[in-house]
Amino acid sequence: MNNGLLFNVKDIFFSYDSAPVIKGIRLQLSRGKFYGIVGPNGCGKTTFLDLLTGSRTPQQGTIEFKGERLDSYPKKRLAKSLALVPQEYDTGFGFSVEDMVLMGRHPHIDRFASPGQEDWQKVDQSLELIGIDHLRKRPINSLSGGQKQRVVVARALAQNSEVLLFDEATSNLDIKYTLQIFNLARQLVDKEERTVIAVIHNLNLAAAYCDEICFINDGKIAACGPTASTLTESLIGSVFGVDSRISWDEYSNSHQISYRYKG
Ligand SMILES: Nc1ncnc2c1ncn2[C@@H]1O[C@H](COP(=O)(O)OP(=O)(O)OP(=O)(O)O)[C@@H](O)[C@H]1O
Repeated sequence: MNNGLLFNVKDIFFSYDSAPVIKGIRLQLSRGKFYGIVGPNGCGKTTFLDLLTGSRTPQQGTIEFKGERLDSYPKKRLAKSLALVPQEYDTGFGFSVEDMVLMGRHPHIDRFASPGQEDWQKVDQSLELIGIDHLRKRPINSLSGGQKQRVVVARALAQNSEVLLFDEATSNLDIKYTLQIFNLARQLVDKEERTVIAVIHNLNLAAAYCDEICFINDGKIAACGPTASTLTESLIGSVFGVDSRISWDEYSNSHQISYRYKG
């Protein structure tokens, strides 16, 4: 089929109303890579992830997933393949943590059937991996913002999909749990050849963890490619409007950026 090609995004345009938000994106994303999607507030990152998951459909252009058009892909098959950690999540009313994580198994459970042993195993594994097993019986609405976000990440892990899409999945987490999630994602890519596509505001995290970085600016791809060659001071300046210096950092074993506000 496609030597590792997962998403083939062909000249897509999308608008919510009359003003276009996605203005002609052409992009190919391959299996077994960690992609960072970066760009200024309101440039279209969440909209782009929604288009990749098929929850929105471009008005022009097409997206293919593994060689088939996304808009004709059977929804259940798609849900087995793609797990999203959204930027905003409805934690529902009266659900416990384990109910919420079990929702990640829904694509794998037949209609009218009950969850089986494998489903509960995946729930247990995900709770343990994220380190929230002790919270499993707690009502989700009684948790802190960061705890809720970790539950939503655990739900995505329980889905056991080949692609994980993170929309600022660590925005409420302290530095330890942020690194935990990024390390976990990196391991899924390295050991299981899964694919991670993550919207990330912190460019230093993107520099430390991503194989490739795609800059979106005003609904278009400003640049996309291997992290080391794509992340440049001039691109950061033109896309974000700040001054920066990039240097090699031995401690994190990655390029890291310092910034200056340009008033
Ligand atoms: N449901 C909606 N209806 C109308 N306009 C929308 C809707 N959702 C987003 N927009 C607009 O589309 C544009 C892109 O929004 P989007 O959420 O994709 O940006 P983003 O890059 O993810 O931003 P951020 O970094 O702030 O999360 C913005 O101008 C936003 O106001």
